[in-house]
Amino acid sequence: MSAAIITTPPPLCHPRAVGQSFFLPWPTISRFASSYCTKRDSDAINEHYFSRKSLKCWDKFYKRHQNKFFKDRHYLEKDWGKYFSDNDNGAISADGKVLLEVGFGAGNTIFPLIAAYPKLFIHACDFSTEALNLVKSHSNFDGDRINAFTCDVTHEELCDKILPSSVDVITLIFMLSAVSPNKMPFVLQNLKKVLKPNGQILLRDYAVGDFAQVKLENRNQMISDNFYFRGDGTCSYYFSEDFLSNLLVNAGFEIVDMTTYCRQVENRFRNMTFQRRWIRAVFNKAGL
Ligand SMILES: C[S@@+](CC[C@H](N)C(=O)[O-])C[C@H]1O[C@@H](n2cnc3c(N)ncnc32)[C@H](O)[C@@H]1O
Repeated sequence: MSAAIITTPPPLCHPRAVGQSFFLPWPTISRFASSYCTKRDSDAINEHYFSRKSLKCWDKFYKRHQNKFFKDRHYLEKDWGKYFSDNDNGAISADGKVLLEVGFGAGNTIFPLIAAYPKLFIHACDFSTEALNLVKSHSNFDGDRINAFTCDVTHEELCDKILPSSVDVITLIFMLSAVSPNKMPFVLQNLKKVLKPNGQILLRDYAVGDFAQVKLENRNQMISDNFYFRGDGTCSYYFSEDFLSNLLVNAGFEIVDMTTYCRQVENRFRNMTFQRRWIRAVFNKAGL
């Protein structure tokens, strides 16, 4: 039997020590973990650190920007109106659709949809308590039509808050990119459990080649392939169509539609142009 080589792990390997060393920058802690621990331990440390740090950074983000950072997403009606409408196949049903908005932020997806579709009921979750406070104090918040709650979808079961197979449509609007790619398969299984058979996931998010990715790449802010941390500590993944389709198909979804689109944005003040790239996709829960 071969003797196992045991190197004394640094105090960092203790989960509590990970929490205490929160002030260390991400690349330092990540490199430290991978040099001193087994791959599995270092992955666990990185994930643990990531999810704690991510929550703190989003809380700070909303404390700082309140509801001033994102604009209301009125384009959702134009792009996906048929998925929100209760007027299915021309027959007007008595009940509206049930939607789940994951990572609701300041409510820029929720409030335009509630206004445009009077029968829509929205479950909405975010792991940030600051975001929850913003949404609940919004002048258009209606407790009879919006069930807003905190949930970290990378490790808390949505089924504990919403009935299984009860949701018609799930929106992921610039949300999945905020999650570590290692956790994305868990998140999708979590969503799948609350989605009705043949229910849809509607996703809009950052695509590879977006100018923000190029900027983060140039500043050495990469965590792993296509995954970066920003200056404020929040993170962002940039999706290719291949990555996104494999992820969703492996999780048991069918691709209904997927487009990457690109817009040239001009900054006249700085005399510069930027390439913005987004991916927009619809997935169907396959089978029963
Ligand atoms: C870019 S914002 C998107 C906001 C919103 N969907 C919209 O349309 O404006 C991403 C949101 O995802 C939330 N988030 C990130 N990771 C999360 C997680 N693991 N569980 C739940 N929410 C998360 C953040 O708090 C943040 O509010």
